[in-house]
Amino acid sequence: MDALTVSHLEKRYPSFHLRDVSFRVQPGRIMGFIGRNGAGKTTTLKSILNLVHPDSGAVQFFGLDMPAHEFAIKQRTACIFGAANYYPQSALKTIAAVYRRFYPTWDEPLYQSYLQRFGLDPNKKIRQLSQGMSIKFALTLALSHHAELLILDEPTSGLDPVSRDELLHIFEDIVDREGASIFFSTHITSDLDKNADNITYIQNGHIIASGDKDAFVASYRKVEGRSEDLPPALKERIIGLHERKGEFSGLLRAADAAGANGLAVTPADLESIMVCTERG
Ligand SMILES: Nc1ncnc2c1ncn2[C@@H]1O[C@H](COP(=O)(O)OP(=O)(O)OP(=O)(O)O)[C@@H](O)[C@H]1O
Repeated sequence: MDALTVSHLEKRYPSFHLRDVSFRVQPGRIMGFIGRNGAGKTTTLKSILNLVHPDSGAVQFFGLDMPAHEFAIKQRTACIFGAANYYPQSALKTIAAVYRRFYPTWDEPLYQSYLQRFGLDPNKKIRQLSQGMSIKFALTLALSHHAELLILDEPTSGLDPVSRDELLHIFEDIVDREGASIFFSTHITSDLDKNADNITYIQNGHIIASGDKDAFVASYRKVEGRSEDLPPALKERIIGLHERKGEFSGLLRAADAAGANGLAVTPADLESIMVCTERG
């Protein structure tokens, strides 16, 4: 059974329309959610969680309909939208004492181990935390109740490279050890190159790809060379063509790469796919 199934979700704001959003997050998988600023990632995540009310569409967590089973779903799910900057005057231990009461599956030794791992002092107040530390505290809370699905909006932004790497290892550990699923948005595509199994790509409120990451990346090639060597028929097929000083670069669908004889054709990565796709 899918951890999350989203079908034909619609949400309309005066100047933005989330259109026919459908995708699924399979159990035990890490799904990355990518798209430009304003593409609709946060709106999608909030609509799924009923934090904003979608206009239409269906959302199921663990086979249970949302919002009919909202309470049961949220006990089995952990969400993070940015840093834990609520109640700035409260100590971390006070926030945790309130938070843990909502989750029968709260695991105090696990919570203590994450506090230690992230170097967080439970006696500190929220306002005394740096941006990165307050994200780590939000993660500590989210990771301590054995959630079956983690929904995280840009969890790695604001973390230093070492902490980011550590968090990605924690993600892998949770998925491998507990069979949980993780659905997280990010602009740091190299994080997804490292450990996402699946990818969902949203552009201007519409999902343009959702599925296996390796297959998605393998369906493109980077191509570059001298502009004079680029045959017109191939030029028409290049996605996100960039030309400067007689040289060009861009992206080709793998099926078109056979026609690129004499040009430098290399494997694509998520960043090059995103940049070239958005360039058009
Ligand atoms: N409450 C709201 N009322 C009106 N418009 C909104 C509201 N929330 C978001 N929007 C609009 O919806 C669009 C998508 O915003 P959203 O925050 O979902 O994008 P995003 O992909 O998460 O962007 P970013 O990567 O910058 O975080 C934007 O144009 C934004 O202005």
